[in-house]
Amino acid sequence: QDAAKPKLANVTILATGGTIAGSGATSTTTVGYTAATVGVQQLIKAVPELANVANVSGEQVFQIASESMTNEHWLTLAKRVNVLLAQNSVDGIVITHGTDTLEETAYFLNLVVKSRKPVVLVGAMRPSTAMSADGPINLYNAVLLAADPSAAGKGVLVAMGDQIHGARDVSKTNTSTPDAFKTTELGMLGYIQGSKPYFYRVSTRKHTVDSEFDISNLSALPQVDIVYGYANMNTVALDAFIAAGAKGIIHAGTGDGSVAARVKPGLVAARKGGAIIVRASRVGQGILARNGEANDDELDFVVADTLNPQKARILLMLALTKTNNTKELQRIFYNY
Ligand SMILES: NC(=O)C[C@H](N)C(=O)O
Repeated sequence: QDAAKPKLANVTILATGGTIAGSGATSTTTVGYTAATVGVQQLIKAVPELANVANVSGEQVFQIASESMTNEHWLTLAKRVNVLLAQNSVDGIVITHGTDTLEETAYFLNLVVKSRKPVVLVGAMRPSTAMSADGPINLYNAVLLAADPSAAGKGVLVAMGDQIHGARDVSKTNTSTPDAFKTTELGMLGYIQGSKPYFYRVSTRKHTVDSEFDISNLSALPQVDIVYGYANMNTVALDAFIAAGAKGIIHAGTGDGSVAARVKPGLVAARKGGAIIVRASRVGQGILARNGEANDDELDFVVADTLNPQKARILLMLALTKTNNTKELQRIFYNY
């Protein structure tokens, strides 16, 4: 070893499956491939350049397509991340993940990781066998980001397509193109160029070491479900979720979280029955105004602020482990 060279950071790659670990029949197979077939050691072996930016070790945590991710997977993964980051020998973590629910896992970890050390999620839109597969360069970028001190204390990060995104605000915005990950209006945090991360902004919202949520003693999360708003909306899904024991409902309403006249009585009844109702929007951008499209004070509803429905579900599940008080829950939605 060259004594003049700075010591490389120790980065652990936790592999969970997804298209980054997928394989197809031919080099032009970019749909209809099988996700989660390639193991973590193979992923590492495919990118020998990783050795230039970090001392990398790998662990296979799961091997699934991310549409099959569950609350239990999240609890297992988060506990493993916290155990590893508490060790002096681990400087950062990269999680390889399917892209479908990558933004959800990233936001969950953003709320429950108890460390300032970098945690970076990464996926791929093309399977490992495809021409111009995006997995190897994305993995390389994620590892160099997790190894870089500038990535510390910024919350959980997502490295996709030479860009750095924050867990709270990033979304998958395209079904299949390699540039699917965007932080549309609030903006990505930075770029990775020439093997270096460049940060330009950070989120103002609480995360990681400033978060009040602790999953270390949890083996399950409260049931929270999402009902989707649309013209001619059917009330059956809401009733079924409540009957199945939902403790919270995210109403992914139209526009500014508006509630159809035919749906409102069901939401009011669900709230009276003890379930927490969070108004969110299916639109994807913008603030959901309290007492705007519904009288939230009177109905005792909570609003999701700018969180999309799938992220509002995560925050409500964690918030419900602490309180059922709607004022407290609203404070939480305005702080995370
Ligand atoms: N691009 C992908 O990773 C999609 C895949 N269905 C997954 O989320 O696991």
